[in-house]
Amino acid sequence: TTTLGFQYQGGIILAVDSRATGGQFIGSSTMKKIVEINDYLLGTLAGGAADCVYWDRVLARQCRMYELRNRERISIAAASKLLSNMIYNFKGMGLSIGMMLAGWDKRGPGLYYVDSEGTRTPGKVFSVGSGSVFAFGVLDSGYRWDLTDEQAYELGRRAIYHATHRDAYSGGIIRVYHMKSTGWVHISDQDSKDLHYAYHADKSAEPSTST
Ligand SMILES: C#CCCCC(=O)N[C@@H](Cc1ccccc1)C(=O)N[C@@H](CC(C)C)B(O)O
Repeated sequence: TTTLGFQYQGGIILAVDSRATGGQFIGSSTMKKIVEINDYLLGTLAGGAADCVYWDRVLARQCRMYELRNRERISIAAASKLLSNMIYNFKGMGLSIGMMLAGWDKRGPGLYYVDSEGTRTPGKVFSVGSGSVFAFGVLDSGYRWDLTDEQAYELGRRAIYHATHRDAYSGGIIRVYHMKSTGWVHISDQDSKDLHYAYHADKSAEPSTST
């Protein structure tokens, strides 16, 4: 898996791949690794598929219960603390979860990283998963606070693309979401194979016939 999230002048960008692996086998090429918790809260999944999907659903239920009890949406800080505290109870018992929570609340945009070791931290730029080393190479070299929306989408896409190219455990569809003050917007889903020519300047647009 390769997932990334970053804050910039236009809000927050999340970008992920869609590959799930079991050993050396590909179990899925269409995994949804950006989960829509509500209209103002998104999560990204990395690590154990069952662990991530299960605890995301528990978190989504807790967020909804909070809304019903308090008649307002939960803050990003509080949602990330709920998740962190829930999985901390299982520390050392084998959970494998590396999630980002991105949202917009009364304090404005919020981006948190939460993992099954017990880390919970706000930040401006994160990349999580086996391909994160490759994504950081592109992300850190291209990141600026004042990127335009289009430049931000392209940076997220390009960083995930290069990770899918180099990391065997990343691949499939590159999904990009944009979190704004009005909630999230799904920007694009693109097969990483379709982006190959666009990001390899030395290759022609046509599929190469040479061996
Ligand atoms: C398909 C299928 C079975 C999924 C098994 C399964 O959890 N695979 C994991 C890798 C892993 C992790 C810990 C133990 C073993 C295998 C996986 O693909 N994780 C990706 C993200 C999730 C949300 C899809 B990524 O982090 O690579």
